[in-house]
Amino acid sequence: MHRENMVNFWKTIVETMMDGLMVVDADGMIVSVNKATEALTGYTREELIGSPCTILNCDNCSARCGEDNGFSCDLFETKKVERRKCNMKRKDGAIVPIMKNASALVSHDGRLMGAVETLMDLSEIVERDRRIARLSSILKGKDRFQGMIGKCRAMRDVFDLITDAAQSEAPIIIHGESGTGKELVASAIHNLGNRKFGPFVKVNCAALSESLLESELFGHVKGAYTGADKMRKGRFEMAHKGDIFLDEIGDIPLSMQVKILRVLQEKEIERVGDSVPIRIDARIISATHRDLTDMIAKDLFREDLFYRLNVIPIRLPPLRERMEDLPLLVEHLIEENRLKTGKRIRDISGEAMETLMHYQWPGNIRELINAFDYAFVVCRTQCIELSHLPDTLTGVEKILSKPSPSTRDEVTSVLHALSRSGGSKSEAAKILGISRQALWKKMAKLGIKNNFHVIR
Ligand SMILES: Nc1ncnc2c1ncn2[C@@H]1O[C@H](COP(=O)(O)OP(=O)(O)OP(=O)(O)O)[C@@H](O)[C@H]1O
Repeated sequence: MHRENMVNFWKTIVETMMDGLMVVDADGMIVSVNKATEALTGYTREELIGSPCTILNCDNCSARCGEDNGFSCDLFETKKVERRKCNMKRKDGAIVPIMKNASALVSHDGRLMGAVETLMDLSEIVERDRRIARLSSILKGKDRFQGMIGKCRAMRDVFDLITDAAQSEAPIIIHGESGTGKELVASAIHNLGNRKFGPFVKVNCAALSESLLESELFGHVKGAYTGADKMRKGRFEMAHKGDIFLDEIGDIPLSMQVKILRVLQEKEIERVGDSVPIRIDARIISATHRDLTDMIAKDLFREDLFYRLNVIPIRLPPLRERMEDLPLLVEHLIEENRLKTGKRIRDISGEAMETLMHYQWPGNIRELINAFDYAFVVCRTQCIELSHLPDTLTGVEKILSKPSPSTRDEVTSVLHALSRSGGSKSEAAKILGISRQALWKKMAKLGIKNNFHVIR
């Protein structure tokens, strides 16, 4: 075929393609686009050519044009980007989900000349996925969503917000008291989002000391400190292409807050003991039971970090604010425990149900789950009665076989703290004003098991 004809055929093919096609030079400047790119971005060819590729504001794209640092883009390091999903901002401000494939263009003598990218519009697919998620939650029953039970207005709003937030790359923060289901929400966001095939890495920020938290999050190099006998990747690196869930973010010390702020701003980390920046591609989902605005007022939490994390806030209501869901949760817990234990318990008495409805549930759903675990241990009939509920709910004392009064007081106070904390040992230890280790020792001494049934 004649060479000139070939060139013309290629031009026709490029202009007929449904996907956007864009060529950039080694500085990230757009040098050529096809018709579909104009339709997809809302910019004309003249507006695009000569502009930096960052004009498209792709949220999952690491291309940057720094005034002083020049242009940088991970594509030029990896030479290839495959099936990268991101949200692009059109000229009219509308956000369009797209999928990018790109290859670096390298000359025969190895010089980097630029890159060619295809941009595929995913709007229809994303909309269809959302519809499927909504329909499947309707089919499974309006009162269940990704392992969460609830049919009150507030919970249905939360389920809708989770569905929409999951599609975004922006940081998400889940606010809610202990035991309200923050971790369940975080994993639902991961499972419904574009990063579901990537890792879901969880870090409990409250459980680690400052220095451990730093090396846990950022990793360390060999010899970074005594005992660091080999290099270790941090959780941010492990979450590459996935989501990182920073639980109890309100409990991190101020010095660590600065470091996390830097990750959000720069999308880079440095391993402890090293100064080589490592690019991070992980969406941040955080959660806290603390009132961060109050902590900001007390100079305990950085305001700039708060605004970076609080882009999509999700507030989980405490159980006492959604008591209309309690019968549904009770029904579910009876069914679940019946299958788990093989006991023939099928019902709960009116009196016991009344007690549950009047209780304040400081430990929320976790405390409710614990109450039913307890009831299933002590109940020997087919119906859970008031006497089968834990003391903290009924205000009745029924504990050890002939314990001394002081032991009995100790057991009561430990059980009370555990019940208030919904089973969380660190919270219970705080309530009692003792360390977590001291609480474990006390529980062992008094015969209180991890799930706080008395075993004497
Ligand atoms: N809506 C719900 N329906 C059914 N089970 C739930 C619901 N919400 C939470 N749970 C259950 O309650 C327990 C506590 O949930 P989860 O650990 O997600 O709470 P949390 O808010 O992260 O608690 P904490 O702040 O103490 O870590 C889990 O066993 C979870 O499966």
